[in-house]
Amino acid sequence: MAARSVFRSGLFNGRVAIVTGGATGIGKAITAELLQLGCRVVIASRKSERLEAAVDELSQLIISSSSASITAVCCNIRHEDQVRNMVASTLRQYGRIDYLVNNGGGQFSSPAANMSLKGWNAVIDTNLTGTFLCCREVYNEWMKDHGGTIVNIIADMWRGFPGMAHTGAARAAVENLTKSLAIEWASSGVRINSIAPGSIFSKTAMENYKDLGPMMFQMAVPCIPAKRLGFPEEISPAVCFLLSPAASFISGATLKVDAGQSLYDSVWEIPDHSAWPAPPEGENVCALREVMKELKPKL
Ligand SMILES: CCCCC/C=C/C(=O)SCCNC(=O)CCNC(=O)[C@H](O)C(C)(C)COP(=O)(O)OP(=O)(O)OC[C@H]1O[C@@H](n2cnc3c(N)ncnc32)[C@H](O)[C@@H]1OP(=O)(O)O
Ligand SMILES: NC(=O)C1=CN([C@@H]2O[C@H](COP(=O)(O)OP(=O)(O)OC[C@H]3O[C@@H](n4cnc5c(N)ncnc54)[C@H](OP(=O)(O)O)[C@@H]3O)[C@@H](O)[C@H]2O)C=CC1
Repeated sequence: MAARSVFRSGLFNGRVAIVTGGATGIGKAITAELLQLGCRVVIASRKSERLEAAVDELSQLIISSSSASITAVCCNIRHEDQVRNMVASTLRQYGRIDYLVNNGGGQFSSPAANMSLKGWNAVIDTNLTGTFLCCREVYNEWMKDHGGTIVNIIADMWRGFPGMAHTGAARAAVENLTKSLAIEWASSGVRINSIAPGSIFSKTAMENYKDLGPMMFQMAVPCIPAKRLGFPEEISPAVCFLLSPAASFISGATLKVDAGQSLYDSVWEIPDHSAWPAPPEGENVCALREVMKELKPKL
């Protein structure tokens, strides 16, 4: 992990964060930056070998004078009992939870028509229900009485998410959940916001899509105004900003970190077709037919 935080060192001294999916990709960059800022970080995800490797690697970042520390807990956010255990064990270990970053999640690529119910449910349970369970548990067990800050990682689903309709639906729902909780939990001093990344490259993100992965990331580049992919270290500063006192008046918001990708092009191609319902007959349709007759020979 090469990048250094631009924030003041010690900004998060004495604070405790849970980062789901904190061992890989975007989550690993978030964890690294929080550690550099003095935070005590609990990373949580399903695969213990990934967690152990991240703890080994990221603990090297902690300088001896720092209050930072990193520990791991196995947790599948789809399972309520495991989410309960993640929160309870963090409170046992550190006695507080200041920050929750709901980053753990993902999906597979498939046209909606080919998705099985099991596949649909796996993605909804992970990204929507998992995020809800983590928010609710952290709130009920700590933030309700002590305040805190939550950041939810969502996705660029502003124009739908063709090819990943399940995750588009789940992330749009999380964006709305963010707004509801911002209001319901304001009186506890809880701020909650979302971050919507564009196409962010990491080895683990690419490998999730197996053989399709390299092509998917390559195909995204022309659709990004920056004409390059983003990197996890370009998401983590936005997360740290939203967690920090610099964002003390921001809640219920979504920050797009996508170099303008959501305003621009889509990789999804619609094949030429004549399946669309015909327009109502009338003078404008007739006029267009005449124009097209004149244009065609020139083409
Ligand atoms: C430029 C491209 C970038 C685009 C934007 C990128 C966004 C990103 O989010 S990149 C990050 C990618 N990382 C991940 O997605 C990591 C987490 N993902 C997963 O763990 C899986 O994708 C999951 C969410 C589907 C969960 O998998 P798993 O825990 O193994 O789930 P289950 O065994 O309970 O059920 C799986 C069920 O789902 C269907 N399915 C899974 N993979 C596929 C596939 N490749 N194609 C079709 N269907 C799939 C399937 O129904 C599975 O059930 P079984 O058939 O019984 O196995
Ligand atoms: N990369 C990109 O272009 C984009 C990514 N995102 C989102 O950002 C987040 C991080 O993705 P990224 O770093 O790119 O990819 P990664 O595949 O590296 O990260 C996904 C992380 O989520 C964890 N995770 C997945 N399912 C669960 C679960 N059920 N319970 C607990 N942890 C889980 C994984 O750990 P484990 O397998 O050990 O459980 C892994 O650490 C994800 O939500 C992703 O969908 C959004 C938009 C774009």
